Amino acid sequence: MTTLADLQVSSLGPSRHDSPLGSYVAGRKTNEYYVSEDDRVLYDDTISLLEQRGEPVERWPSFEPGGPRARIFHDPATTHVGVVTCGGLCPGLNDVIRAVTLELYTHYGVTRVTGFRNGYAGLVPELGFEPVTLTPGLVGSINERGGTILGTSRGAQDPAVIVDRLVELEVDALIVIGGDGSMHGAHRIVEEIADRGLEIGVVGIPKTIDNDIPHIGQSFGFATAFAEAAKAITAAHVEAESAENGVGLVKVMGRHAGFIACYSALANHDADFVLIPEVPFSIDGENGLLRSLARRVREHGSAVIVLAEGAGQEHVRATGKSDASGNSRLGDIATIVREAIEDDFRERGEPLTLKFLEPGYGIRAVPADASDSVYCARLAQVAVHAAMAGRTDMVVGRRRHRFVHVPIPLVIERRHSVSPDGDLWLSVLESTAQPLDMS
Ligand SMILES: Nc1ncnc2c1ncn2[C@@H]1O[C@H](COP(=O)(O)OP(=O)(O)OP(=O)(O)O)[C@@H](O)[C@H]1O
Ligand SMILES: O=P(O)(O)OC[C@H]1O[C@](O)(CO)[C@@H](O)[C@@H]1O
Repeated sequence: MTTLADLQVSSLGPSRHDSPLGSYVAGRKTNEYYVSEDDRVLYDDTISLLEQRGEPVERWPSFEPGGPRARIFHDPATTHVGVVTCGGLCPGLNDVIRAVTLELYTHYGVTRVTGFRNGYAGLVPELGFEPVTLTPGLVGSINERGGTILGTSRGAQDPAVIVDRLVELEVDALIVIGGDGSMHGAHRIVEEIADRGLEIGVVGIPKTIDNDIPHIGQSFGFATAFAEAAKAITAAHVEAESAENGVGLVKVMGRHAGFIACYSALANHDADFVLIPEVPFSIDGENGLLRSLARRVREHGSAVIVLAEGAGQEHVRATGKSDASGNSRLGDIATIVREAIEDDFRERGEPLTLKFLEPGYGIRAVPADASDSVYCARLAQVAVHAAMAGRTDMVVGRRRHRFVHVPIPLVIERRHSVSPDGDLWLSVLESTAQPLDMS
């Protein structure tokens, strides 16, 4: 059973230094920052539902608010902060690296900021990736390009070796920018640090274009990514409606969660069918994809299908393969769907013009749009405040316009996914707000 203790954000210890920001935030409540250490943001969705049900709200989890603290754990004069980006690319990675560096330099006066190259591999000396010294000059305009100046990687690394490296370089806080796998890795590092009784903090900034990390609101770069995917859907629509019996088939990323497919389809309303991992579908049968598509094409002359890469795995032979991080390599549902459509039209003697579009890596290699850039910068600032305050084993997120600290164990206990029934509140309640052991 989840206990209240499990839901608390961990700290390295009591604050022992005055924050350089203290004078302007101390005791003051601003729009974003609630500086009182024990002021907690109630988990709004859950609370609303509980209030409707007349249940007592005190029994339920709350998240600590993000923002600057009047007193901090690390001494800015000597603090050394490490930054690492892991997993797949996502728009905004460079914005985050830039904002972390600038926040440390300009607001805290921290001048020891090190970027580890190529993901967790950069923390393993024998692999030979020299760290990069991050300075305001170096990061000045990196936000104009997609990708990550630090590089990234998949693949397991030994947390003991990583902690040895942090100790060797006298790193006080490690900021991990990565997805659910990276946060599993971050938690392992925290455990290793705790076993050794060290005062090194680990703070995560969740990154996933799939938007599949729970409790954080929306992941940075997701909006940029689905806007790119929406362009492919528009193109598919234009192609399809310009041909006789035109069908546009657009495959987008989304291993376990169909958010990119859903949001890009909703962005321009050009899609007739959206197939996502969360909803199994039939290919044959009266209400299966083929009959439904035939009806749609007959009535409207064309149709567009948006397909998340993880959809319809029940129709695909499992590959039995996985990537370096252990993520399973999915079967090729797009080819199955495409061939089934072509066979069906041929068997019925109907003409078909099928165009297959796969925006693929194009949606995640682009720079963040303006809105995501701002979001990245603010998440990065909140992460720096948390790191300087000695927080550890937590990620930053935004709930209902407030930045919060979410314990890593909570974000790795399950994946965020599309709720086909639209019953977000109930899924939130069932998945996280279990009865608490208050003893
Ligand atoms: N269960 C785990 N325990 C420890 N480390 C892990 C675990 N899962 C993944 N990692 C490590 O985290 C790093 C990134 O993981 P992964 O490749 O799964 O990407 P991710 O962070 O999930 O991002 P994306 O959303 O792009 O897939 C890799 O170095 C991987 O070895
Ligand atoms: O080819 P790569 O870099 O392993 O990444 C592909 C995967 O990464 C993601 O973009 C994020 O997890 C998935 O949508 C996709 O399946």
